[in-house]
Amino acid sequence: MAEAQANSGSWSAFLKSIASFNGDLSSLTAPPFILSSQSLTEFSSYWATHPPIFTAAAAESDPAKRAMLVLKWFLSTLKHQYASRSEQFGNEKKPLNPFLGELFLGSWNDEAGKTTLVSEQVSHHPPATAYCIRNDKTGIRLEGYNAQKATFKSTIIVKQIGHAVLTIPVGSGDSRALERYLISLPSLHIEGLIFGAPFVELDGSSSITSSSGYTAKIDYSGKGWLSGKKNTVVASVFPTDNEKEVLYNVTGQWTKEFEIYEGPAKKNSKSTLVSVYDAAGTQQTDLAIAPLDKQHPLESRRAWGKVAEAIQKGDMDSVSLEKTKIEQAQRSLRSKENSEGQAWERRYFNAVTEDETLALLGKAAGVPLDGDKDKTGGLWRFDVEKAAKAEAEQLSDEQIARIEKELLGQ
Ligand SMILES: CC(C)CCC[C@@H](C)[C@H]1CC[C@H]2[C@@H]3CC=C4C[C@@H](O)CC[C@]4(C)[C@H]3CC[C@]12C
Repeated sequence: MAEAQANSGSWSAFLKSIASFNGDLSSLTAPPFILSSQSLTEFSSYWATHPPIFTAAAAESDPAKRAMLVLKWFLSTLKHQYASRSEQFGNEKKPLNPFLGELFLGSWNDEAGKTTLVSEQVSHHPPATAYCIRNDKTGIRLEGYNAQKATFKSTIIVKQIGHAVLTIPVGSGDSRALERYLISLPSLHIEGLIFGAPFVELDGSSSITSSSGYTAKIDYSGKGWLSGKKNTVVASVFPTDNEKEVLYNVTGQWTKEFEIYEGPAKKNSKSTLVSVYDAAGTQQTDLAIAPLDKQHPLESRRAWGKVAEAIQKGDMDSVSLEKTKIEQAQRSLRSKENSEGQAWERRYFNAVTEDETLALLGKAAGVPLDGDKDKTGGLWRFDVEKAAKAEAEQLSDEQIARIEKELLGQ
């Protein structure tokens, strides 16, 4: 807040600019204290900050319980996804707008085994990020992509476009099968804008629909709504064809604690408690990423290194100078591709025309069968062969220098 007050002049100018903005979040010119040195490609890592919770459903033999454990994992990711920046810095920040082909790679190594993250900016206009997270012990895999559509109505309102698919190998021997969960994403808005301390609140609802026949519906609300508490969440798990037969219900706050009960929520008596999740107290596993000099030149922290350094120093001239280098290199690459009739080859993902999971569960989940490709640049799916090729690739110093020059303007 003190910081915000020191910047109150530029903050009110910023407020004025968003009141008339066109929906493109990346076009906002924000005052220095609101700029993050972190790019949106990094946000994909929030899906697995707790690998043991991410993988828990793989060891469960009952499909209804698996659906409940998947819901628990999903809810456990919300605090990091939506509140970690404001908790760390005192306010939400404006992330760097990734360039096409930007990568964020890493792995979590803990009692759940090795869980690897691949995140790639697969579209620039409109901006869309795709990711795949794989656990080696259980074979659990999450893949998805997302874009944002923003509007302004007293505050910034953001609709998330895209979805995620969680795949769990279940059973053994001949009865081994892949169970799929189609996950839709909540919408959000920014609170605290006029006080110069913006933070995210979730609203509306989202769902998780499984191929085993269960659905979890999640409702979000904030201060001044039903419970009156911020970051409120209520959810229920039921057979997809019968919403009234609630098998589990959840209530709580996604930033603090939530409880999972058996059966429907009861007004006057207590249901059987299945588990309590302490979002604030549960230890997360840190993502391991390669040191900068071992990273691919398009990896986020390496590519944005100079911009990030300038942001941290508060040196806005260098920020804009260094940003412009990358943006201009990207622009000339695009026009070169255009004139040669070439398209940028995504390193890990392909735009596909149809998808089995969407065909199977899209209707029940309310996710369009074409994956909203017009708003995300494509229906993006992970390509295992591309990934293996990318992993095996060894760049020479000359190749690295060429990429840095032609793609990043260095
Ligand atoms: C700080 C304010 C004033 C500037 C506007 C910042 C905007 C661009 C920020 C604020 C909160 C951010 C969102 C916070 C969390 C997520 C979840 C993640 O899985 C995908 C990106 C997404 C959906 C972010 C998109 C960008 C976002 C909407």
